[in-house]
Amino acid sequence: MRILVTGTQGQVVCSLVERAAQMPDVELITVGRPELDLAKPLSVRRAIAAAKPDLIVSAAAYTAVDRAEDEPELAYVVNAIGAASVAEAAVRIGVPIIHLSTDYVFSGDCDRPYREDDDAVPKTIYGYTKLESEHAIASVTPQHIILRTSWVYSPFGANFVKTMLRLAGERDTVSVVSDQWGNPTSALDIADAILRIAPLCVRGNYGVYHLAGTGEINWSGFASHIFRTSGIAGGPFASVREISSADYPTKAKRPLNSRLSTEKFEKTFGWRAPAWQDSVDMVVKRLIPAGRHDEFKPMRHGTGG
Ligand SMILES: NC(=O)C1=CN([C@@H]2O[C@H](COP(=O)(O)OP(=O)(O)OC[C@H]3O[C@@H](n4cnc5c(N)ncnc54)[C@H](OP(=O)(O)O)[C@@H]3O)[C@@H](O)[C@H]2O)C=CC1
Ligand SMILES: Cc1cn([C@H]2C[C@H](O)[C@@H](COP(=O)(O)OP(=O)(O)O[C@H]3O[C@@H](C)C(=O)[C@@H](O)[C@H]3O)O2)c(=O)[nH]c1=O
Ligand SMILES: [Mg+2]
Repeated sequence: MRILVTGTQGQVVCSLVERAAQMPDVELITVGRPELDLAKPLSVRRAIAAAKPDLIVSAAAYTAVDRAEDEPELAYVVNAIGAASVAEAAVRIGVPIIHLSTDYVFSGDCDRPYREDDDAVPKTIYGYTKLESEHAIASVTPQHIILRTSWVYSPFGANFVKTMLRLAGERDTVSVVSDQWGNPTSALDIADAILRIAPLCVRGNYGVYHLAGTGEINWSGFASHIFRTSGIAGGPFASVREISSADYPTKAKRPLNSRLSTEKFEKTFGWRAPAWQDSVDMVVKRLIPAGRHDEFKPMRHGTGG
């Protein structure tokens, strides 16, 4: 099976490359800028037509949550119009699409984990543009699987785990919000799930699914776990000071409840992600090979332009 993934450096893309390398029957092609630029519909159509995949994984997106509040047009063009271009290109060659979306499509006002059919009312520009990406895909092709995931981290790209390990190398105490709850999800687990459902998706099962790490936590509990594992493995350690969202002002107001119910995915595909702690441990240990902490250098967070 030939799978085209949009983007080349993203967390999910790199995780798919790593996992697909273990699967002889999967040929994975990654295409990013400049050949495939979500802001340039013609480039998307050409790149996808040239690659002739059996399935498209739409993983590239504008993911800089705060910056999106300052450049909503660009976020919209890349996420919403870009997704429509990918879906149109998929229709032209007659193949299905697996599209990544986010917990931030929800307001966070609900007091239980969100289900797929709950009302999506985003509070941020990023969340709004991702919701629009879902609508764009669904209106262009019935052959779609939309995977909403959350709080993604991995050994690749920029993410919360890397940020925390860097901060632990710089200070004794890190202040982290404790009133936003969600499901940390390893991009490597997302890759495993996508590669598992790829053959099934070609045969149907279309629709929206939630896919996230098993178990819930808030950002400060997530940080504490990262520091504990790192400290035990000989990496940087810091104490966590729990603060509220009000004490950590950001341009984009994150949902207080980001938890996703993954029941539908588990029932349909017979797969559930590992406990979030186990997956975090795996990534933290990969990031701290003895004596090498250079992976934690400050990085541009998110993408988008
Ligand atoms: N990160 C997270 O916490 C979460 C992510 N998601 C969703 O999952 C998907 C994957 O996220 P993740 O892997 O973390 O993303 P990353 O931020 O790690 O990577 C984003 C990718 O998108 C590419 N990209 C950005 N703009 C364009 C453009 N105009 N044209 C082509 N490619 C572009 C980037 O390319 P380049 O390398 O060239 O910059 C990069 O490869 C996204 O759809 C995201 O919305 C959902 C929930 C949580
Ligand atoms: C760095 C830092 C962050 N925080 C807070 C800010 C925020 O509420 C939370 C997480 O910070 P981040 O900037 O990593 O989070 P954020 O960029 O909002 O992460 C989101 O990215 C997009 C792409 C998604 O789709 C979401 O699922 C989610 O993963 O932690 C602290 O409290 N202290 C800190 O030192
Ligand atoms: Mg961020």
